[in-house]
Amino acid sequence: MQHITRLNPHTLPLHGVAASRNLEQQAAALLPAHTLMQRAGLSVARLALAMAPHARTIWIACGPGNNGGDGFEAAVHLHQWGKTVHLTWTGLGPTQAALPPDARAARDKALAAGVPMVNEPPAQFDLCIDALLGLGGRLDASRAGNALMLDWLARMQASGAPRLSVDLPTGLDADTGVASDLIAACAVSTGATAHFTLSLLSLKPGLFTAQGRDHAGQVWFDDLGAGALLGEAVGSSANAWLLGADQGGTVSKLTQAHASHKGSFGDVAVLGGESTATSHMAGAALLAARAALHAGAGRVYVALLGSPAVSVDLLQPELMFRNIAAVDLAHSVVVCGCGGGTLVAGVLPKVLQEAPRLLLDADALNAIAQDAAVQTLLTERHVRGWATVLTPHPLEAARLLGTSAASVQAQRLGSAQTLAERFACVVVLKGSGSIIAAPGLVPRINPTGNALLATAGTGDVLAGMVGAAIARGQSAHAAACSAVYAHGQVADVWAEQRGERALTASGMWG
Ligand SMILES: NC(=O)C1=CN([C@@H]2O[C@H](COP(=O)(O)OP(=O)(O)OC[C@H]3O[C@@H](n4cnc5c(N)ncnc54)[C@H](O)[C@@H]3O)[C@@H](O)[C@H]2O)[C@@H](O)CC1
Ligand SMILES: Nc1ncnc2c1ncn2[C@@H]1O[C@H](COP(=O)(O)OP(=O)(O)O)[C@@H](O)[C@H]1O
Ligand SMILES: [K+]
Repeated sequence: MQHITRLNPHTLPLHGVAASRNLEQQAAALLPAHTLMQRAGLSVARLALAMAPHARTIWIACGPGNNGGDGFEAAVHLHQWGKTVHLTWTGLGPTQAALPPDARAARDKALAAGVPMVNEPPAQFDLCIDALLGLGGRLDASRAGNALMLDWLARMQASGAPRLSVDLPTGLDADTGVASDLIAACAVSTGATAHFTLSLLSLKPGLFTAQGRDHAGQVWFDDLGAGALLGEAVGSSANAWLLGADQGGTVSKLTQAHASHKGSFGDVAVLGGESTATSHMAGAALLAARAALHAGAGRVYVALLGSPAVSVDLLQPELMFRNIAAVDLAHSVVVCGCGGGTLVAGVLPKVLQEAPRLLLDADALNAIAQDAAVQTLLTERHVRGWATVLTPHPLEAARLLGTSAASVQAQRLGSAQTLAERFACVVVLKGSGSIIAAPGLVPRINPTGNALLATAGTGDVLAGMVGAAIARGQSAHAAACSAVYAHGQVADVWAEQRGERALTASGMWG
């Protein structure tokens, strides 16, 4: 059994509902009947014991399908290990004639072993197990039996007892990470009651993006032997990959040749930070520029738009200020758009046609969304073999796609991939569980980062970090993956070392 932390050493394959069912069928065909569910139940029971070794009373809520079957199997073990187990069962679903065969066998086994099956959850329990719905479930208030499920989920939440969700938290979509409105109250806020999810056979993408992280809590994984049985089929059928520490960070400067010079680490030029009579956004460009410097770029230039009031950064005097006409677009990695305001639209055509390595953020993305001609210039870059990274947050992505932020969030993986294909770019769709997509590649999900990053300017910092990684020689895709991972890690280390103290964008280095 594997515990998936944000510092997971390996990049791991993720499988949505259809791909998971496919793996399950292939694995089941190679094993005696009921084996997978038996393994699943044992795994659930073991993790329950590890989570709450001193628990005496355990409530297991089982549903109408195979997820419930896993709960019945687990109940047998926990009962035999001397725990007081209370099993509650929803009964069959409204359209079901019988339990699926694996689950029926598991239920018969639990009854034969003498595990008490009760109508009411126990008044007090030390641990609860949610085996209501898994891959095949979709909560729906209008369906018979769902009121019971919701009542039980609410009791679990209200109890404050540790909770173990089998395969998925009931009500969370395995593909998208969208949680049913009906379980909004079940999200685990940071530091609250322990909540664990044991993903079985495959890891599901929905556990790691959108609302997934809030609902899943700490994720554990047991592949039930599928990796050993199916080998390469597991990786080749992945719908997404969860980034691990092995996804290739930037090479340390200390491992470079002694004869390196500042030119060896590449130039980054930040274009943005509009100043007008009424607003000054230079700070956004400075944040990106400083971040690029601290991420190891050799030289960093800043070209501010409008009538800038600054020509030196006194706290970071290494930054060089240039008029935009004096920026070497051809030989720098250009980071364009941070605080770019409306003026960035005026420089975009030139930048798109002259900068072979380009990152577009914030107002540059908004300008592209509004102008079909500029969109054509963007897609043409791919034909020239030029590298482009877009770093939208959900609203910017929605503008580019001509949809709403809610629609983007409802399909984060799909939205990022559509953007990547439409504009022939690498795309970082930001937010909890950032998605990195590229044309023809399986998308990546980033596990690092936390809500401390939800503060103005952290996106500018990310833009600078990606720019620096490209300047130091990584491909646009590798740079996006490594920088997004490292950016989130800063917030995770901050949380460990300084707890709730607010993180500021300019506090992300040093
Ligand atoms: N069959 C096997 O060998 C294995 C199955 N596994 C478990 O099986 C689960 C998938 O099983 P299922 O496909 O049966 O899916 P579920 O256990 O999620 O149950 C779906 C069943 O409930 C019904 N249903 C869906 N939504 C409902 C609702 N709102 N109200 C009432 N009934 C509803 C469906 O019609 C279906 O019959 C996995 O999540 C995992 O826990 C694992 O044990 C791995 C091995
Ligand atoms: N709750 C969160 N969990 C993880 N990462 C987050 C969270 N909130 C924000 N972030 C990250 O913080 C950064 C915010 O970027 P953005 O929305 O562009 O803000 P700004 O433009 O103010 O800098 C992104 O990298 C995003 O992924
Ligand atoms: K469940």
